[in-house]
Amino acid sequence: MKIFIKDPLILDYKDQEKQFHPYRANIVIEDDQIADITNDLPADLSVFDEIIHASHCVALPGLINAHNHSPMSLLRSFSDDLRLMEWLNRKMLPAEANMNQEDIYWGALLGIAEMIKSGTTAYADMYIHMDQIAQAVHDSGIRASLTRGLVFLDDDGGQRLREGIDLVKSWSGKADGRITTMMGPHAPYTCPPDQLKEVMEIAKELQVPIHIHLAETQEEAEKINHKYGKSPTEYLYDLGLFDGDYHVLLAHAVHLDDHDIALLQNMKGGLAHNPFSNMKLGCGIAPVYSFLEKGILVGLGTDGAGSATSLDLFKEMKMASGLQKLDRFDPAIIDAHTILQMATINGSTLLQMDHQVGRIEVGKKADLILVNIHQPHLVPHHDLVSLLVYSAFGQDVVTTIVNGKILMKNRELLTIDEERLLYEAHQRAKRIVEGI
Ligand SMILES: CSC[C@H]1O[C@@H](n2cnc3c(O)ncnc32)[C@H](O)[C@@H]1O
Ligand SMILES: [Zn+2]
Repeated sequence: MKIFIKDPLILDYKDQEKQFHPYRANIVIEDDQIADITNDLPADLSVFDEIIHASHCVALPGLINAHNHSPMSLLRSFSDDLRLMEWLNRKMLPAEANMNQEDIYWGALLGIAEMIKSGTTAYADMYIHMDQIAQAVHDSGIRASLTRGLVFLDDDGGQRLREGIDLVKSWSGKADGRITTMMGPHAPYTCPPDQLKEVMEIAKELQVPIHIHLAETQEEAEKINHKYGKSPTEYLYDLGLFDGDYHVLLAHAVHLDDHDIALLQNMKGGLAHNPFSNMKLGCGIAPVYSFLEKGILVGLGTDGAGSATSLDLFKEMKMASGLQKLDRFDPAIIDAHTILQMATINGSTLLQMDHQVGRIEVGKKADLILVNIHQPHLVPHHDLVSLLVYSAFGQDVVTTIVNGKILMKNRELLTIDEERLLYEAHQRAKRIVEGI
């Protein structure tokens, strides 16, 4: 497949300046890669399978959602305005117990469809029935890092662990290399030390990263402190998770003091900040500015739509920015470039995909999006990065390309039958929550 994207404004990230710079050029995609970025028009445009006229668009690297539970899209609007533990134990877990394998497939596809339609080209997923999610990733064309969530509070922990290992062994590198995997101990409060240590050893052996929730609520911090006499971060640190042997993806990281933050300084990997989920569950404000100040990598996630309500990373960029400014009473504490970097480049490093995606450069995989900026709410164009971070939403994305394949064109999904998907989602979601 050869694609010619004509005349977009391309956002290029300059590492020394830590800034994005726009320039106008054509993008040539061949197979799965960006083959050329040029101001020349090819002599013969008929060699292209697709020509996209994009002079009214910004081309930017596809956004990367660093933390999600995709089938929870079926639980959107089912249970709101509760504290995390009540929401999880009384509502989410019973609903998940009612989900069969087909529900998981359609729930994941629902989440993936929303992500593609709002400009996300790669994401991290932690859930159950992972074969079904992997199949949805395979079928839809999105890129993903998949994790079987591991909870060790009952006799089924061993079975879950085997499923986690099977996922890594059977799906890593599949779907033309779009699928990678991690091991996923769910959280400090669901994983006692011996089991967590075992998961870490397996991750080392299988050479995959670890994806885990950390310090999401004050309640979690108190629980871990009561049980082990330490903070959730110290708990993981003492087990050796941050000693540099493991690439770790920490979701949330809200309740960390300066001592906890210092413990993360030598870690490999970093954090997925999920601002709207944290706001909606009343968890608190993650000290994102302090992490960045200490050189700790921060990407952006949504969390599942059961808490985040939507999977639109443009929304999350606004929330991430607003939370830090509010927390410090300082509008200059974090700028739009840093926020966009979190949603693109940082996400690619967190998911260990930075050798492939995260920037629009010749030789990278063609994972990019086109945002239509010729609309009343996106005019004028004094500063394109400000415009994208503060004024644009997912609905402004017109084209989404992953691995050189067009997944959405003029807002129409090309790999997913949207009407069938909406029908399946309605029917299944209704049945799943009946009686809860
Ligand atoms: C065992 S698979 C993953 C597990 O995580 C649950 N979950 C969803 N959102 C959150 C959150 O914000 N904190 C902790 N756990 C969460 C989900 O319901 C699955 O059971
Ligand atoms: Zn989560």
